[in-house]
Parts: sequence; C-alpha cells; structure tokens
Amino acid sequence: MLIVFEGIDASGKTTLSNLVKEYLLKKGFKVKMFSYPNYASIYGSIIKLFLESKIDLAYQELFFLYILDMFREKQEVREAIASGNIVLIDRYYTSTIAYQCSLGFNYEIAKKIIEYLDMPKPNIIIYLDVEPKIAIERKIKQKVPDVFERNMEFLGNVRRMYWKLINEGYPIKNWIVVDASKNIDEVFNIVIKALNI
Ligand SMILES: Nc1ncnc2c1ncn2[C@@H]1O[C@H](COP(=O)(O)OP(=O)(O)O)[C@@H](O)[C@H]1O
Ligand SMILES: Cc1cn([C@H]2C[C@H](O)[C@@H](COP(=O)(O)OP(=O)(O)O)O2)c(=O)[nH]c1=O
Repeated sequence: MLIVFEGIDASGKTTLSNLVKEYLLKKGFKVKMFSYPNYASIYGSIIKLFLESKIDLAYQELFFLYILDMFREKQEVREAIASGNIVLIDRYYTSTIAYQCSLGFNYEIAKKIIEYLDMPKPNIIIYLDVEPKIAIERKIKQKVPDVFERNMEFLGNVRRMYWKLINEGYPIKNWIVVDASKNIDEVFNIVIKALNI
C-alpha cells in the first residue's frame, strides 16, 4: 500500500505524514517513509543548491532532477511495499507535474516520461488544499522561505495544476482532498477517517 501526501509548500504534508506514521505504528502496521526531494541524494543535493538560489536551473533540468531523484529509489519503494509496509511518501511525481509544468514543462510529455519510467503507482493521494497566502504565512514563521515558497502567484498556479490532476483522476482517481486551512488536529482526524485503516 502506497500513500502519497501532496500540496503546495507549507500545506502541512510533513507534519501530517509524521502523525499518520505514528498512528499506523501504534496500530501495529509496518511503516516506511520516503520524502522528495531527498536532499541526501546526488540529485537532491543539486536541487538544494537551486532552492537556496546558489545555482540557476531551467525548468527542464529541474523536471529531470526531481524525477531522477525518485527514480533512483523506485526499487526501494517497490521492495518496501512488497515486504508488507505501508509506504508513506511526502511528495511524489505528482509534485513534479504540479511544479515543473507550472514553470512551463509540457504536461502531456511529463505524463509520458513518468509512464515510461514505470514508477510505483500510489493507492491513495492525500491532497492538502490551502490558499498560498496562508501557506506562505506559515512558512515565514517556520524558516527562511526558499525560491518557490516566497512566490504567491507561482504557488497559485501550482495549486491550479493540482486541481487539474485531481479533476483528471491522474495518476489515480483516489485523491482525498482535505481543507488544510483547518487546524492540524481536524486535518488529522479527517485524514484518518478517510483512510479507514
Ligand atoms: N493545519 C495547520 N495549521 C496551522 N499550522 C500548520 C498546519 N499544518 C502545518 N502547520 C505548520 O506550518 C508549517 C509548515 O508545515 P509542514 O508540515 O512543514 O508543511 P509542508 O511539509 O507541506 O511544507 C510548520 O511550522 C507547521 O507546524
Ligand atoms: C518533489 C518536488 C518538489 N518540488 C519543490 C517544492 C518545494 O518548493 C521544494 C522543496 O520541497 P520540500 O522539501 O517538500 O519543501 P520544504 O523545504 O518546505 O520541506 O521543491 C518541485 O518543484 N518538484 C518536485 O518534483
């Protein structure tokens, strides 16, 4: 079983995925977590330089770096699922489509490349929906925002791209949309009820 957490920056993915992990562990499930970008990986380290404005990258380069970062761990994810874990992923290739296609990468080509790479498909995608204004306010309180996090207009476009995916039912129909402007306890309860595990 593969559960993916999606949403714009500071929608609450990391907080919520950790809460869900604790909940599932307490219930006796085996759980494995992945998170992208993986800043410890070779591709993630290049992405980090970009997010900190230390290097400039074209959106095409970003698309491939983010996707390769996930592709590198594809086998590990498959094996974790096969050995009975509930796998939780904080951002997946649905982020790559939402962000890099908002920057200009061709949407249909992006889907074809991802299909060709034969990445493990999520069973459920939890989408934390929040207005960019609220998200940016949260981020500023947490840390110095990176290049994407401080751009309200861009995050608005990313949010619209997520809705395009949801409405299309890509890559699965099973998107659980949660109003992430609610407080974290409410968001958590809604998600647990919807997961029905
Ligand atoms: N529902 C919520 N209401 C208020 N603050 C939240 C909520 N969810 C997360 N936060 C706070 O917002 C910040 C970003 O949350 P985080 O989980 O890191 O988001 P993401 O992983 O989506 O970037 C953190 O400081 C977190 O404590
Ligand atoms: C996974 C992924 C993330 N991103 C962006 C979203 C974020 O702005 C940034 C870093 O992701 P993330 O680590 O989730 O953000 P944070 O630093 O707040 O924990 O990378 C993409 O543009 N494409 C992708 O494929």
